[in-house]
Amino acid sequence: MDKRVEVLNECRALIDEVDQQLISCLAKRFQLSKAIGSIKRDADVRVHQPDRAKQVEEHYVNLGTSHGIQRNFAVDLFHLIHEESCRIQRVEE
Ligand SMILES: C=C(O[C@@H]1C=C(C(=O)O)C=C[C@H]1O)C(=O)O
Repeated sequence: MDKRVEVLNECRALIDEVDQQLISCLAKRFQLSKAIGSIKRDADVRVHQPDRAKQVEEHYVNLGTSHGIQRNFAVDLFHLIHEESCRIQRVEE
């Protein structure tokens, strides 16, 4: 096999592994959102906490830029995750 094709396939296998880790980390984060949602429901606290959300967004930006990830991407990623985190917190069981 062409060496480049071999390397391409190795890189793809590594991407598949990293994606598996990403999804597993996201699932863990959403489990925590669920737990927080139930605490907030009991304590009658609002799901969306703008100050905390801003703080976490900044954390994403700082972590992202320290790893060479664009600020806009880090912000968009956090917004997507935050939206799902809030949706999960609103689901009653
Ligand atoms: C998880 C929380 O609820 C919301 C979701 C957040 C998040 O997913 O990072 C942060 C702040 C809140 O808007 C929280 O209050 O900590």
